[in-house]
Amino acid sequence: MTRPSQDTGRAPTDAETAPSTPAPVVVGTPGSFARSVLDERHPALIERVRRATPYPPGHRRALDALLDEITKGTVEPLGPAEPGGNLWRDEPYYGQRWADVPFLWAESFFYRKLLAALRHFTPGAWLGIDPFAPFKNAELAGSEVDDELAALDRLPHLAPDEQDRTLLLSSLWGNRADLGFQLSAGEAGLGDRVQGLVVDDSDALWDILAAEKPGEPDGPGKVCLVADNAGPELLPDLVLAEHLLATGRAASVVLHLKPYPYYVSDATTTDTLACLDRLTGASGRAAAVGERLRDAVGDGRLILRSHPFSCAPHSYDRMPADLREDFASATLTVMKGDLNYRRLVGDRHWPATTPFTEATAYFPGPVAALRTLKCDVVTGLTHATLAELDAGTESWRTSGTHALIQVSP
Ligand SMILES: O=P(O)(O)OC[C@H]1O[C@](O)(CO)[C@@H](O)[C@@H]1O
Repeated sequence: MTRPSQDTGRAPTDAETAPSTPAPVVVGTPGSFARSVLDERHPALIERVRRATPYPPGHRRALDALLDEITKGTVEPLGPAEPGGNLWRDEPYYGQRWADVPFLWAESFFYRKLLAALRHFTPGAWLGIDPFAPFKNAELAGSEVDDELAALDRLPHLAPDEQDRTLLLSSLWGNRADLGFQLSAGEAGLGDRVQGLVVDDSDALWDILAAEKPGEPDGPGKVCLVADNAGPELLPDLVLAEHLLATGRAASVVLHLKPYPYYVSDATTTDTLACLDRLTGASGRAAAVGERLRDAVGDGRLILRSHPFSCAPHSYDRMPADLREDFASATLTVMKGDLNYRRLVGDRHWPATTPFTEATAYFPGPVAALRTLKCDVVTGLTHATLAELDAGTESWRTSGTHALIQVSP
């Protein structure tokens, strides 16, 4: 029922009743970041995928058709025989130009169509094959990972609060390990990390996770860690999870993974098991951490969960009841990475000084975002920080050189 305004007795206008949420980011015109993802990143990715695996002619033709559609055509639904295609049947964007649909939806649907082209869900020889596995495997085997794992041996020499900070920052900056993003960076590689964070709520994060809290005799609770990329990001996420368990900050950790390959390097259960192998196959402290993580999976303190909504083209404000319940019952939910950030605050044109707590007010429990900045969306900046960033390098929002830790308690 429309209530009359208290001041005037008239019915409020749409603008007065509308929530103060800004418009969603659409793919838009050439020159925008979103458009560059569709025009440049996705075609380049199709080419990389095609070269990485010897796909048969039918698969290759399907890749050609997808490339044609995203560059010249309109959004076409999945084929009628596509397994699971019913989940996408009622979307409102079919027949529209890719440029005219919401960015978050367009990216998600692109990845779903890529998997359909490669028969990922179709019973047969290619069922379940991860088209991104060659890239993920190469990255996980790399010598940079050796160095990161060896660095764990230095951890015990640090004071406890420095250990906390080191592992938190390692998980945060691990978010640069995103193969889709690296495709755009090209041969120039990733720019140097900027010292300092654009927002650093890490004290609030540790307060929420404090092992012993007055008035809470039940001890530590559950932490939900919503993973982002596999390999060099997931490894420090797992090390952080083990640290939370070992230091009594968490009785259990629920690691939310993707149920199927997504956004090039997003972590699945297969990727998690590969990381555990990489840890236990190392030496020193990394191997010991790997063994403890294996034990934690075995005794139910580290729970691997892959909810279908993790690959949905929607913000978390539309999450289903069972996922909401999981987050609601956690001491803290930690959202890793850029895409989770977009889905957490909503992929919208937020003024950058909108409080993070306001954009995430719907979230059912305490939530933290650990993210390097790789898209236009950001909230929670002070006016001074925003002015300073805008006065500096043009691409601070998208270059992955800046990072933040935000908490809504
Ligand atoms: O792996 P992340 O941190 O979620 O980043 C995903 C990347 O893909 C994008 O969604 C664009 O393709 C950006 O938001 C970001 O660069």
